[in-house]
Amino acid sequence: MNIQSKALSKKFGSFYALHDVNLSLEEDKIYGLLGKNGAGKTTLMHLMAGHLLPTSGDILLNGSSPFNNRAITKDVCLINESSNFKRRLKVKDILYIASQFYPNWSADTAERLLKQFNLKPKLNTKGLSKGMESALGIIIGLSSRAKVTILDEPYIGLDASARYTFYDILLEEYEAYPRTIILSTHLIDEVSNLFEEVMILKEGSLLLHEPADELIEKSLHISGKKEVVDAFCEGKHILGVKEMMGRKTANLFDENLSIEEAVSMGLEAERMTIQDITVHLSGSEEELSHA
Ligand SMILES: Nc1ncnc2c1ncn2[C@@H]1O[C@H](COP(=O)(O)OP(=O)(O)OP(=O)(O)O)[C@@H](O)[C@H]1O
Repeated sequence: MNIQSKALSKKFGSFYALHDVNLSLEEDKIYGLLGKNGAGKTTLMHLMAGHLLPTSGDILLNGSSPFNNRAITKDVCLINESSNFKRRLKVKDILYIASQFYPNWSADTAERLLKQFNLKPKLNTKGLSKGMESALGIIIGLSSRAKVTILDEPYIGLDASARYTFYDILLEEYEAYPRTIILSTHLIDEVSNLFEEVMILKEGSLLLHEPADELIEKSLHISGKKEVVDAFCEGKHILGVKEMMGRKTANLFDENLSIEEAVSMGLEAERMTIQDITVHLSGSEEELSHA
């Protein structure tokens, strides 16, 4: 299922949570949706899932608006950190309800994941810990096999080992049953190797949308003698610099930045991580001067 937004804006009162976002997502890819707190990620995900109406512009899934549109929303599963399952229901009841909602539901996957996350089907959801609640959300998200699966920081409360289990299963499930996956996270380093494309929001606007490998290729972290770094940086897009005792480091983001060229000038050079790129691109000028 493809997703397109055209001049998409969402206002809460007079405040633009999203402003004029134009996006085009192909089906069956894993997208990372990144940005600082309050950048608009959750708002965009709720619009994609048809939980909110745009203030202006359009959000279209396979050409149709998802709002109040069961023909589309049956194929969209949004799991967020506050998926509140704490009602008088057992884990197995919640899974039964989800299985009725999603036509591609896989009972086998749900059963396997319950074991992997060590979640007992008879547990009452009222008593779930934060991590168990996240595990239940992840189980629903992946077992739904929804054509569009949207995961908004679904790991809150999960320990590191359970998070890595989640990433492994996500990839396994995606390879076996491709779907469009949109994952929002602040733990970018942990998961960025899964992203095929990256979207970064800043203050409600789309800063960039690029294939992950091309994004990394545009970045360069260099260090060396101050004069050499300065000469290399001349005319380039600098994301941040640091200086100490005659040595300087700089983060650059531009087209055609070659590691070899920097090394041939006597500099140390490496690509930046997607996490570093996101932090530097979405920071304010003031924050960057300290980066
Ligand atoms: N229902 C609402 N009413 C008023 N303001 C809202 C509402 N929902 C979101 N906002 C505001 O819109 C902006 C974007 O919020 P959103 O939750 O989309 O950001 P986010 O990128 O998901 O942030 P985080 O990483 O902290 O989850 C924030 O300033 C938030 O306070």
